[in-house]
Amino acid sequence: MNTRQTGLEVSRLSSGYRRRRILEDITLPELYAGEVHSLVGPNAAGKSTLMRALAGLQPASGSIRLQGRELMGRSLSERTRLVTYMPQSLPQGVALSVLESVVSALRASPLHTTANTRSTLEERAFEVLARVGVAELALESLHHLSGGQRQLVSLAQVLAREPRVLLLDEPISALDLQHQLRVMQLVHRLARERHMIVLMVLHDLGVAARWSDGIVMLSHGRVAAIGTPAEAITPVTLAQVYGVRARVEHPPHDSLQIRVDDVLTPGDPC
Ligand SMILES: Nc1ncnc2c1ncn2[C@@H]1O[C@H](COP(=O)(O)OP(=O)(O)OP(=O)(O)O)[C@@H](O)[C@H]1O
Repeated sequence: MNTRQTGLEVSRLSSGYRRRRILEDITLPELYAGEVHSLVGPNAAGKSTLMRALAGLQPASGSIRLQGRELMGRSLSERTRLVTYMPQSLPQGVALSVLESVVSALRASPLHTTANTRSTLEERAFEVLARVGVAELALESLHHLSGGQRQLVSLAQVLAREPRVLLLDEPISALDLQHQLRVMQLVHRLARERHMIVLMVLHDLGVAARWSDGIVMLSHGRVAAIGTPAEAITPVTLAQVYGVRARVEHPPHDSLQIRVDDVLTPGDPC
């Protein structure tokens, strides 16, 4: 498969709320199928706004092309079949069991046909829950889950849709260390196996550097740095974008080691 023809191209994307512009002219290098990119940046930089704009959940101008086809102007239902967004928190008040919620997600998958019986869908839903490591929660009500369990079930729901583009907004923020690692391994493996384009918002730059092919660093609604983890995460970008003095080491055969030493005050050299 030539993954070089299956990318997501974002150019001159702007978006905001009412009259307040948040994203200014975002242009990204093509994000290729099978690759994982992380979207990083300080609080309020516009990361979630960008994810929502890519998913078609937020008014935007500019161009978003998937496999050469323009997504802007298409219906939301058409876009959500191709691009699936996992928000930071699951909507509250959904009175479904975990299994039913994943079955509903499977029904929304582009691969779903009416020939799929209820038992086939349930079997498939169990498989997805097992891959995420929460099969034992299948019969629980969504209301009764802990924050971390909700995050894992939310991940199972988006994976069940088998999207071409998977947008994950802080997918490990509520997870313990073991589940963080499991989720990162799973996302990485699925991107490779299913040729998905994955973009995830992460605050932990060490995790982002370890698990990403590329990094997009946003600051005040603009792209501040972009490239491989080593290109995008440097003492200079950390000083300019995050306002911290930091060291970035490149141990052989390992991912970047980032050590934040101090908060910079105005006038400090970068
Ligand atoms: N629904 C909304 N209506 C108006 N302004 C909003 C809305 N959602 C976000 N904003 C504003 O847009 C800006 C960017 O917010 P966004 O949530 O995209 O940032 P973020 O980078 O994801 O932040 P964080 O890391 O804190 O989650 C912020 O100034 C925020 O106040």
